[in-house]
Amino acid sequence: MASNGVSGLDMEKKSGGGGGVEDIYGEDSATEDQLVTPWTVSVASGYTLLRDPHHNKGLAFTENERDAHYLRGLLPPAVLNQDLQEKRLMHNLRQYKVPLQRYMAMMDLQERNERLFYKLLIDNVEELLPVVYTPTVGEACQKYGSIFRRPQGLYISLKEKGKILEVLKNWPERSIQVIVVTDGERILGLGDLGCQGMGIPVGKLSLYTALGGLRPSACLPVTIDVGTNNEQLLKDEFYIGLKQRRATGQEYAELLHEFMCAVKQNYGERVLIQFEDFANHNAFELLAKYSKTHLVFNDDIQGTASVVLAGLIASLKLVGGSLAEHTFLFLGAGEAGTGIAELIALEISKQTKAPLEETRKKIWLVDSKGLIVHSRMESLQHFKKPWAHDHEPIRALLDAVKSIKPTVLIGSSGVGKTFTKEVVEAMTSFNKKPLILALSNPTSQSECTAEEAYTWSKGRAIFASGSPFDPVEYNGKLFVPGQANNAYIFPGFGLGLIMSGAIRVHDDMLLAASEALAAQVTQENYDKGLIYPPFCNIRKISAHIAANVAAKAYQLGLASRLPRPEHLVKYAESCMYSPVYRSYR
Ligand SMILES: NC(=O)C1=CN([C@@H]2O[C@H](COP(=O)(O)OP(=O)(O)OC[C@H]3O[C@@H](n4cnc5c(N)ncnc54)[C@H](OP(=O)(O)O)[C@@H]3O)[C@@H](O)[C@H]2O)C=CC1
Ligand SMILES: CC(=O)C(=O)O
Ligand SMILES: [Mg+2]
Repeated sequence: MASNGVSGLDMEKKSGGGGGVEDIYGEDSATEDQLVTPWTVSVASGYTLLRDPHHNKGLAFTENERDAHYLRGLLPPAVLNQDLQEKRLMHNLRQYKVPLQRYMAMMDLQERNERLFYKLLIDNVEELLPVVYTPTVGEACQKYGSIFRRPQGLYISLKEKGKILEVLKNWPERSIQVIVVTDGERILGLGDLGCQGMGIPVGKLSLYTALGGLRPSACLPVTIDVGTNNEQLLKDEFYIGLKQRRATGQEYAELLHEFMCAVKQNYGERVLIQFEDFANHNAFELLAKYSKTHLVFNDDIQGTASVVLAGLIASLKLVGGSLAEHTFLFLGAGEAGTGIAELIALEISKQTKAPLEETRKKIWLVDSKGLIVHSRMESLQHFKKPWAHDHEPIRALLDAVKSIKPTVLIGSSGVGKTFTKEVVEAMTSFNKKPLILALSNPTSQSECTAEEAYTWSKGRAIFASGSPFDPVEYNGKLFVPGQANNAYIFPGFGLGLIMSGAIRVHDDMLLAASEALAAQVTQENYDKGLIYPPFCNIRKISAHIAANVAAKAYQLGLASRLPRPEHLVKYAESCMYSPVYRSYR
């Protein structure tokens, strides 16, 4: 039995609802349900224990543990503690110069020794986030067919139609609290990567654990494979997905519906389903449809909105004025662009008591056909219609910038190098401190680089980007760009939903998350030009976000876990998974 085990957030067990058969580690108790699944809970020891990533400690097994668990001779004699293992692995990782090699080394570690993987990620978050997340995860998805070794999540394809509930039961963990699901059609700004999009749910869920403290065993990555329209992948002999064009219409909707129903039936109604990197022609509809019946959250629409709003609230300390006094221009009017626009309008509406239709008027969007204006109304997709204001048609971003004169320019187009020198110079010509956010991922798709933003604005821009950039020295001054990425929000947001037992997501929770994140920016951060706090404090930040989200859930009557804990921040912290090894008797 584990002697020092804190197994992270497991409300069912804490509230006495779990029970069942315990394995030797006292951690992953089997529920009655498990006893009828087609596999058994193994009480691993010896060689099997070393092959079990949830319990393996490698050279950190103590002498007593080596005796008690038949490990003698299977390990070299040295005993290393976890800190030394971490030091050794970080040293090894730094030897790899190619980012994808680092990614693969981290994935190997995750499959070999889960606690050590999370200890590395938590302790070295700023260094390792670009490895397990954007930008490297983008390249990993592009090459997933070649680097695939072992399944890291569930693949649900058209072949599984009618059997999705059975497929869910094949996953070895039962107490799932968060699912991140993609259909691979819009992976970052890299387009349709089909089944190879699996790298995204896997990466997002490792952040749920490292940044938000959810137990790894409570997280389930899922890729729905309905085919791909990526010609290159269809021709690729190593492609791991269905080699057919994407199913659409009723066939698509039925598979998604079966999945959503099966999830609820198998895991209950408080499991959080995060939609990730769906194309916008499905994303808005799925969110609208299932937000009435399930606990669903679209990270690209809602998480991105919340993180950008937080940055904007924080930036007011640097650029002055209230949100309502600013003018916003977006390049890109899809999930991210319109999601952010709507949350800004909602926040201004709450602040000023003006109706949403009014507050939307200071927010302008440009799509691939130019500025969204009233004369285009007929042909616009439904999510763009609220942004069709009265203005003459404008085709080019630069002309839109010159005409609208925004104080804030936000890139959410997925197209790199679109914030040109002329665009940044125009922003600088009528703003003392232009706020420029290049949100598109990965780095290759960023609308401009940090260096370009600072150089072209002569050091006046406040800049943040979706993928990280190194600090830039300009005219003898060091500029530190922030990372405007939904990774700040979704881990804490999810924790808040789960710890309160929320049954639905509400827009006010997104605003609550933004306020919590903005409040974490310190004077020291502002002095460096940052509008986000550094990721090295992310667990504390996530606890504050979780507390604000949970408080809102209780206030709105959407929380099912009663009574409400008195100190929500402390409670959130106490729920967080610790990667520190446990001792085995
Ligand atoms: N930093 C972060 O946290 C996040 C970043 N993102 C990034 O944002 C990007 C977009 O994602 P998302 O909104 O979901 O994608 P969508 O496909 O939903 O939207 C893309 C939008 O960009 C427009 N667009 C495409 N090319 C151009 C162009 N050359 N000029 C002007 N507009 C163009 C499209 O126009 P049209 O509608 O006419 O086709 C569309 O409106 C991706 O790179 C993604 O990685 C997304 C979520 C979070
Ligand atoms: C960050 C993210 O969710 C995206 O680029 O899609
Ligand atoms: Mg995404």
